[in-house]
Amino acid sequence: MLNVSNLKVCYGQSEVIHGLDFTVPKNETLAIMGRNGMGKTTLFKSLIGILPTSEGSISIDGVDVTQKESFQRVESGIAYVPQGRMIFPSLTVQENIETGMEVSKLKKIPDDIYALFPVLAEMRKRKGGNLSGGQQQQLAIARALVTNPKVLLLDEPTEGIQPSIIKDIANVLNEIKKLRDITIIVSEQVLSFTMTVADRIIVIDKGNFIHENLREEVDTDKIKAYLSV
Ligand SMILES: Nc1ncnc2c1ncn2[C@@H]1O[C@H](COP(=O)(O)OP(=O)(O)OP(=O)(O)O)[C@@H](O)[C@H]1O
Repeated sequence: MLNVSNLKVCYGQSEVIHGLDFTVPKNETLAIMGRNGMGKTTLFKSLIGILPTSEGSISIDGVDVTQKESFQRVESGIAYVPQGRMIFPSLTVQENIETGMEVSKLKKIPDDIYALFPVLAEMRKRKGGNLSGGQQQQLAIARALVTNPKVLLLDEPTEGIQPSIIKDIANVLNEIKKLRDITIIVSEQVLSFTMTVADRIIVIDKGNFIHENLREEVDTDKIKAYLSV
């Protein structure tokens, strides 16, 4: 589980995340939704330790990671699928996945990874750069999963992906949740997607949380209004 308390993040003198508090328990999928520029990527980068926090704390399963480097946070159980996927284009699919395995000390890519992503098994010898956007997204998720995360962060996983494949990504996230004891946090702008994966939806606006609801209680018109203003 992830616990974030009074998190503030700045670029120079400019504060972009203004003291966020939230807890995401095990076996919950949380969607953080907001328009472009509202702070989703900044929040995720600070959770994984790419950006420093200027105030507040982040803990994973009760372990405070606020002062830790990114690689130490990964060891503590947080994994990150960045916006734009950022797979290694000149490495093969298999090599891309193996880059995630140093942390978990796995010797071989576990069968359950290829069971989740059969297309990656078929393409294991292909270069990452030759995959479609949806396949690269699956590869980025596979690479994150082999670190055996307790908390999986995905920054706008549907961006630039065609609708039929968006459904596949949703199915995969739901399957991961079923198979593992995991906390999933996804940042998104696509409400139809979050309504199929999230247990809870929070809306972020200019670095503040302005709305929160359980999926079954969500007023979709209200969220759409927040996303389109
Ligand atoms: N490197 C940077 N230096 C200064 N300001 C930045 C930097 N990166 C982002 N910002 C600002 O921080 C705010 C939040 O941006 P952020 O990228 O986190 O938003 P986002 O919700 O992830 O949007 P998007 O969907 O476009 O990625 C914006 O006002 C943006 O201009």
